[in-house]
Parts: sequence; C-alpha cells; structure tokens
Amino acid sequence: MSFIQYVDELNELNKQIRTKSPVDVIQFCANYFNNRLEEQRKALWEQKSKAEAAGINLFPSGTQIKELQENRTVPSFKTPFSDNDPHSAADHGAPAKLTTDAAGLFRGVSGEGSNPFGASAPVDPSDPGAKRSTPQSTVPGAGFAATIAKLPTTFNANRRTSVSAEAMNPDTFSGDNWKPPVHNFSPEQLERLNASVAKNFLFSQLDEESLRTVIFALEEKKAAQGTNIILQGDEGDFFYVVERGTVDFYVNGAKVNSSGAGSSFGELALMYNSPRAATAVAETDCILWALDRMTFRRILLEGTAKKRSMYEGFLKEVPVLSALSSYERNKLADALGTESYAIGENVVTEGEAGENFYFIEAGTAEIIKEDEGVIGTLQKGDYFGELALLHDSPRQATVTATSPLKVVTLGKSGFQRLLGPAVEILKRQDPTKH
Ligand SMILES: Nc1ncnc2c1ncn2[C@@H]1O[C@@H]2COP(=O)(O)O[C@H]2[C@H]1O
Ligand SMILES: Nc1ncnc2c1ncn2[C@@H]1O[C@@H]2COP(=O)(O)O[C@H]2[C@H]1O
Repeated sequence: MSFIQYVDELNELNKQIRTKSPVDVIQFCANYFNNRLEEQRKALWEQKSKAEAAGINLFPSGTQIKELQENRTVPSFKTPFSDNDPHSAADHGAPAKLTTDAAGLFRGVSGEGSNPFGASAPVDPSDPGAKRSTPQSTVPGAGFAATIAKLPTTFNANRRTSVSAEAMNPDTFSGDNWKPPVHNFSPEQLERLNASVAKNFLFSQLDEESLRTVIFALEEKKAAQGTNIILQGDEGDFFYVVERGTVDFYVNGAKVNSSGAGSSFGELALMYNSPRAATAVAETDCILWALDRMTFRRILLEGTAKKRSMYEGFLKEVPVLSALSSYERNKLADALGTESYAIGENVVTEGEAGENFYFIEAGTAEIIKEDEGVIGTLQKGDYFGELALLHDSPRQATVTATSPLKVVTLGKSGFQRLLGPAVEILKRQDPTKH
C-alpha cells in the first residue's frame, strides 16, 4: 500500500469517526479496517480468474497459508469484531453476521450450522487454524488451549484486572453517545419478562430508569439442549439471565456448576475483560435473556462489583459457607442485602411468615421462644432464619438485637438457589432436632 493510499484510508476513517461519534473507538476502527479488508478481498476475488489468466497469484495457496500459520510469531486471534459483537453492526452499519429466525433461534448467515450462538462454537483443539465445529461434536470445555492461542496479544488472557481499573476503560465511560439497544417485545414476551426476569435480584439495585434501560436492552435467545452457550476462553459478548431450563458449567472439561431458572451467568468476562472462565452448556432446552456487554458494563458493572467486594471478606469468614467455592460466594454476594436494627428491635418474630435468611455481620442478638424465654445468643458470622425457608413454616422463634445489629439478608429464591452445599449443612444443624 502506498503512503497516499494509507493517508486516504485514515482520512476516510477520521471522517466516519467524526460523523458517527462511536462510543467504542477502538472497536469502530477495528470494524472499519475489517470491512475495508473484506471489500478489497472481495474485489480481488472477482478479479481472480482474470489475474490467473495473466499469471498473477492474488491469493496465497493452502500450503502457503499453512506455512504462514506455522511460522507466525504473533498468535492469530479470534476476530475482535466477532460475529455476535453487539457494537459492530450498530456502530459501523456493517451487515449483521447473525440473524434471528422467527423462533428466536440464532443461525450463522451462511446457514451452515445449527449452533444458535454462532461465534461461541467450539474450536478443534488439535488444529489451531481450524474452523469452528458444531457444538455436538466436542467435549464441553475442550478447545480452551486452542482458543487461548487465538487470543489477541492485547487480550487479558490470564489475569483479571480489578474492576476499578476497568472503570477507566473507555468502553465503559467515554463520551455520552452510548445508546443502549432497545428491542421491541411482543405482549407475550413482555408478560414473561415482567413475571420473572425483571424481578431478578440483580436488577433490584437499579433505579426505575436504569431498570427500564436494561429490560429493553435484553434479547431473547433460545438454546437447544446440548448447545454451547459460552465457550471457555472466548471473549465476552453477552451476560445471560435464565428464564427457563438448566445450564451446566465446565472448566477445562470438568463440570463445576449447574444453574437454573432465575440464575444468571457470563458476568466475569464482562466485568474483568478476561476470557470466558467456563463453558456454559444448555443441559435442557433453555430460554435465556441476553444483555449486551456495553449495557452490562454501563449499568450493572458498578453495583455488582461493589457488592462482591463488600461481602467477599465477610462471606469467607462464615463457617456454614466454607464449603462454597469462591465463585459461589461471589454469586451469593450478588443476591445479598444489608439491614440494621437498634437494640431491642426484632428481626424476625415467632409465628410470622419468613421471607429472608440472615447472617450477622456486626453486633449481637438473642433467640427467644414465647414459652421458653431466651434459648440462645448470636454473634458475628452466625446465621438464623433458615427454618422458615427450609420447611416453609412460620418463624420458630423471635430474634432480637441485643446491641446495634447489622445483618446480611438473603431472600427466599436466592436461599433456594445459591447456598449449594451449605443447605445440607443447615439441614443437619437444625436446632429443633437436637
Ligand atoms: N465455577 C465457575 N467458575 C467460573 N465461572 C463460572 C463457574 N460457574 C459458573 N460460571 C459462569 O460461567 C461463565 C462463563 O463466562 P464468564 O467467565 O463471563 O462468566 C462465567 C460465570 O458466570
Ligand atoms: N431451638 C430453636 N428453635 C427455633 N428456632 C431456633 C432455635 N435455635 C435457633 N433458632 C433460629 O431462630 C430462627 C427463627 O426463625 P426461623 O424459624 O426461620 O429459623 C430459626 C432459627 O434460625
């Protein structure tokens, strides 16, 4: 390319940046050059037969490509303008690479595969240059090494930056031109959203306007049983809330987790700009709601990160939670709230219905039964309020603050979903059975 051609390209790019004011400038530039390359290659392709007749080789042969791959010093990487990149089409007017059919199923435009999540299809681990294969053909979590090998050198492959450092990332806060996607929902979809997803505790931290923004930015995605929704090692594009079905998680091929309706996943890569930490597979047919990376980062990142760091230290010290992995403790943190009580105030009252489970973060309390008086005392790290939730029964005792009390609360749905192995411990330690 001549220098003049180079300057022309830059001038054209500058013009587009000025008129379109993209939020994510780097992504926009990447998209711009990718599209230019595509256009140029297409034009060359159309000239191929004429060139060949004239004895000119416009394209390297298969062997030449292989040689190039084997000799490369910089790893080739998954295109940053990945098929399901939420910015690429919107910012650059490029044709969307994925389409949604009437049933909301995602298919590659080429129509070659049935993977509803296009870019997340697994990579054949034996062939770093291989085309992505269909989901059914691989072990979950396999292909990680190959995927890592394809990451851009600038990609945060092995380390998590702190969220506060990430807050400086231009894609989060630069400029005020960011416009969240706004989807049109059918009345039936709206009803489902209102009935379940909108009530997710993750969204309870949001003010009305932010909640509205998030809800309308959601996109329904159906994942058939066995589909890889996320592939370990990939770049993060969407955050998901599960409306229906079960999703299993695999790290390096080993199952580490499973979650169902009301749960969410895919937050880590978006929070830390790190590769996907696990492969997520639809264990059953699933209905998911996907939130694009930008909307997640602009609206949900700060609150989620704050809560996780706020409760991280405390949850590590709670004996009954010691069987939880650090990931499970983080997910638990997402669902927690804090309440304060003055001396003499009741947190729960014997005979009443129970909605919450409690941990004591600071202060002391006593457990009182109407006919027995004080039957126990509680301090930092202790829990109470599990019986009503475990047995769907009224509160078995009253718990009253005996010093200024700060409790961490977990609602019923989180209790049923997020305590994992701790539930068995709670059942074993049932105070009414001893
Ligand atoms: N044990 C686990 N370790 C890491 N990620 C997990 C685990 N269990 C579930 N996940 C989810 O799997 C997701 C894969 O993509 P992310 O890394 O963006 O976010 C991850 C989590 O939401
Ligand atoms: N012997 C006991 N009988 C009843 N509740 C108890 C007892 N010891 C501790 N508690 C706690 O007091 C809580 C009152 O609300 P829950 O019944 O939901 O759960 C109860 C237990 O967490």
